[in-house]
Amino acid sequence: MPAAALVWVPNAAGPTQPEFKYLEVRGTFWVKQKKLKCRSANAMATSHIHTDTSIVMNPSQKPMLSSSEQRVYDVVLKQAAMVKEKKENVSLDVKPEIASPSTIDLLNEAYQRCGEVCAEYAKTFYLGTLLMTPERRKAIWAIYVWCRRTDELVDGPNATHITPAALDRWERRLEEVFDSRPYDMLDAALSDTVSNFPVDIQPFRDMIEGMRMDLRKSRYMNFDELYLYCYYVAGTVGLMSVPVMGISPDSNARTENVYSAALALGIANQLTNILRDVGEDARRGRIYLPQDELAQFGLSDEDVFAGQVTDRWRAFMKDQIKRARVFFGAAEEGVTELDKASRWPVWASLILYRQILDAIEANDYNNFSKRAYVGKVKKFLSLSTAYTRAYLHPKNISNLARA
Ligand SMILES: CC(C)=CCC/C(C)=C/CC/C(C)=C/CC/C(C)=C/[C@@H]1[C@@H](COP(=O)(O)OP(=O)(O)O)[C@]1(C)CC/C=C(\C)CC/C=C(\C)CCC=C(C)C
Ligand SMILES: [Mn+2]
Repeated sequence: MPAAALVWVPNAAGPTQPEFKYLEVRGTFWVKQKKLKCRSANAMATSHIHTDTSIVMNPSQKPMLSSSEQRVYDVVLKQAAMVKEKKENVSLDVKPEIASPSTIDLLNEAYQRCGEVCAEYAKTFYLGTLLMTPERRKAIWAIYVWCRRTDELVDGPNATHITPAALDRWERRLEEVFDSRPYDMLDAALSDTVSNFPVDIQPFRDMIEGMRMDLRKSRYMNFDELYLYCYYVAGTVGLMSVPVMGISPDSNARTENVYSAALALGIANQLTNILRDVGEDARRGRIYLPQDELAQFGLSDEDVFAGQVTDRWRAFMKDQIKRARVFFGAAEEGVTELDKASRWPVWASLILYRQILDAIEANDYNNFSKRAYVGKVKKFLSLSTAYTRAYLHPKNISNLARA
């Protein structure tokens, strides 16, 4: 039976009653609608991964996943299958030694450059990668650089010249990377990475699709549409990274559940990004907030452009933040299943990003003109919390254990 996904149903009662109803879904089974209080939201997000309680058969046997979730979950299953297959065939996987010393030197230089880019853009994360094995660290740098370059196409200095045709060319270049015909040095590092680790091309393609979406769309009608966008630009990062970071040999978790958690971390991060940047995005004419949910709180695009923090806005924001926290909660389940050496950077990014939500609250939900950020002291404390969680906590019975 496929693992579950979480469908978010905002409370139609609107701002006066800010709780949410969740519709929890498992493949072709669906679960009764429940109304939850805030404190139980995390429990619900995680229970969807491993409990079977209150599942009822969908009489028509039609999958009840939202269209976006079903689409994304298929990618999760494909990536998980690829990892399992690699694990089973590991002893047969002998690579011919064809690289000449000069090729090896060039490749080392390429990885070195990827490390430098990573250190420049994401210092904390770069430090975390230093704890990984050299092979994994280099591979993560190469993936990081490809993601950064892809994002730069639509957000960088040349963004105004980027057309769908340019993104098509970038996708053809990606195919060449996977066919061992890299275009430049940085691509060569990624080519080497994808030949060493069981990384599927689909999440890479999907990230490019997210950039296409950004070119053609500046509104999201509902959470289903936004979920798909978040998967494209951020959930994909989780799916690309876990095959490299590795799942702990002690883990009893189902591979696809670890991938679902990785996906959840990407979604949580992107939702947080969106909530932090509402004002900045609005100044570019973009609103990455579900239109139907805005309407349920009596808000419109004009309110977002006006940028006034009203009670309606606070109520709306509280629910958006609650949802992002649900996804962080679901992601936490997976971090302990990762290879020990990979846990610290992941915990660190989870804790640091989640604190941006606290900072939005501390700014009294003014995300129009005040940037929510995590101060240096808090950042430092988070790094040590992450370290404790990653290495000093005894690993208890896995929450994602095989059914
Ligand atoms: C089991 C489990 C929980 C495993 C962990 C899986 C994992 C490593 C998940 C990573 C999640 C993550 C860091 C997602 C990135 C989210 C993100 C912020 C994406 C941004 C997209 C574009 O948005 P926008 O343009 O609105 O944002 P900016 O204003 O530009 O900031 C991105 C910027 C896309 C590009 C993404 C990257 C450059 C990050 C790539 C990162 C890696 C490959 C390494 C990830 C690993 C860790 C530990 C952070
Ligand atoms: Mn960006």
